[in-house]
Amino acid sequence: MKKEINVVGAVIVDDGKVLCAQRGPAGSLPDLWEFPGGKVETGETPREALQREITEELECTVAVGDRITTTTYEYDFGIVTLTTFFCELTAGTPRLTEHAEVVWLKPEDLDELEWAPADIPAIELIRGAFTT
Ligand SMILES: Nc1nc2c([nH]c(=O)n2[C@H]2C[C@H](O)[C@@H](COP(=O)(O)OP(=O)(O)OP(=O)(O)O)O2)c(=O)[nH]1
Repeated sequence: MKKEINVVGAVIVDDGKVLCAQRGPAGSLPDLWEFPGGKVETGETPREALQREITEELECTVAVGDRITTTTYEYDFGIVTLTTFFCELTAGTPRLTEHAEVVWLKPEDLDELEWAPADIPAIELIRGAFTT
C-alpha cells in the first residue's frame, strides 16, 4: 500500500497575479513548480494547515478563501491528494525560505512553468476563473 499524503496549496492572488513556487533540486519532485503549502497535520482543518504552512514557508500571513479543487495523483513515493484554495495576503511580503524561487504570473501565463502533476487540474481552473 502506498502512503496517502493529504496536502493543501495556497493560490495567492495579488494585483491580478498568482504566486508560483519552485521546489528545490533535492527531494521529491525536484525543480517542479507548486503552490506553497504542505501536509495537513492531525487535528487541523485544511484551512488551518494552509495558514500554518504559509507562515512557516513564506513568513507572511494569508486569508484563505474559496476552495478551488481537490485532486489525487499517484506518484512513485505516495498518493498525494492536493486541495487548493484562493488566498489573499494580509500581512508581510512572501520571502523565499524553502523554495528555490518564487514568481508572480498572470493566470494566462501559468502554463509556461513545469508544474507538479497533481497541480495541473488546478492550473486549468485558475486560468478559467480569470477569463470569464
Ligand atoms: N506544497 C505543495 N505540495 C505539493 C503540490 N503538488 C504536489 O504534488 N505536492 C506534493 C509534494 C510533496 O510530496 C507533498 C507536500 O509535502 P511537503 O510540503 O511536506 O513537501 P516536502 O517535499 O517537503 O515533503 P517531504 O519530501 O519532506 O515528505 O505534496 C503543491 O502544489 N504544493
